[in-house]
Amino acid sequence: MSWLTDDSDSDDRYADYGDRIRVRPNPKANKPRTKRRPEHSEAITGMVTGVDRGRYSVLVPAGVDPEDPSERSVTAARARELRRNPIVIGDRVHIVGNTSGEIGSLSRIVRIEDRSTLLRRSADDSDRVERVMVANADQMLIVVAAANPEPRVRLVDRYLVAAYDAGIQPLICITKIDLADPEPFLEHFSALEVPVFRSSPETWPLDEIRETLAGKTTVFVGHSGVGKSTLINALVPEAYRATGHVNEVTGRGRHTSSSSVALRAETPGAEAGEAGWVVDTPGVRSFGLGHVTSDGILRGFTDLAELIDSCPRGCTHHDDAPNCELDAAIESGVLDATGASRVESLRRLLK
Ligand SMILES: Nc1nc2c(ncn2[C@@H]2O[C@H](COP(=O)(O)OP(=O)(O)OP(=O)(O)O)[C@@H](O)[C@H]2O)c(=O)[nH]1
Ligand SMILES: [Zn+2]
Repeated sequence: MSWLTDDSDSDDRYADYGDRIRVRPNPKANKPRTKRRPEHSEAITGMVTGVDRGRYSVLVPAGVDPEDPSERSVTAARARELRRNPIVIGDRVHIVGNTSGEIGSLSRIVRIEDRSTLLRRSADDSDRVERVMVANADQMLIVVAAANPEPRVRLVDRYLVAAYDAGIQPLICITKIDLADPEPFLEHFSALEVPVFRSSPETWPLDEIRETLAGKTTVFVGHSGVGKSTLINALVPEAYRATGHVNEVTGRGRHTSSSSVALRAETPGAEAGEAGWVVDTPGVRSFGLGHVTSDGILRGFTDLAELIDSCPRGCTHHDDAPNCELDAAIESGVLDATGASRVESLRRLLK
């Protein structure tokens, strides 16, 4: 049963997938492969909803497999040819082998479909090695608290840049508005026209958020303690994401693992469909942008785009850049105090 393991590339059954994925030069390559042509119809498509130590949970939606039209979650390993290709939450993959989803069964991922978007980060800004986080997300919900922990413009700037760079629509949910007035903080982002939800235990904007989630995949990001798990549990009652204080030393208090998952959120009555996917990314402590080019960073500042366009050719837009249009706009008052702080944010990220 060699196909049950990660390391099985001994048989040729799925050799046709070789043109889609990179394979090592095969010493047997000159042999005609026609004898056991794989049945492409054999592979079925699903979405990766969980990743845990080399095992992937793949959701096969109802009706995809003509042999067994039931919806099921299949555990899969990746084919050896794919071992250099990261597979992440949200990936659409082709699986073969035992796709029954029965307990103890293991299927094999033989192909990753092209991604519409790919959210990446690096360990820190000096690290150019990117780590892929989530594939095919349509939206990023940035969860930030009005207080406790104190909101930080800088972190939200980073999320915004990562979202725009990946081609993902950002949204902001500001929680704990029962503790502090969120408006001064939100002012900083007002020119971006990012949709904003305001949340407190008495005024949960769950219906509005559900309307936005419908028919889409939305990745939730936020600093620890902002109430992201509380929000996800309200949107996906069976999620059981661990909430509240977690002992930093023992990690006790968590009921769930700290790995990312995709969760189905029901969105009854929503125009865009009856469900959406919520991707939770716990334990992401840093959000390095070392892999994002300065053009990518500029894309996160659509509110300054017009000014930047009139900068001298080759302008770095740094503090000391000669004749940078951003300085002129601050001096002349074209940019108000909020605009000036946006410039400061941009320059911090461009460093
Ligand atoms: N006052 C107030 N407290 C809230 C609100 N939302 C969440 N909390 C509390 O804030 C604390 C942290 O919430 P969590 O949902 O665990 O936060 P988290 O963002 O998931 O944090 P991690 O699990 O560390 O990633 C909990 O004690 C919540 O009850 C809110 O709107 N107002
Ligand atoms: Zn400039």
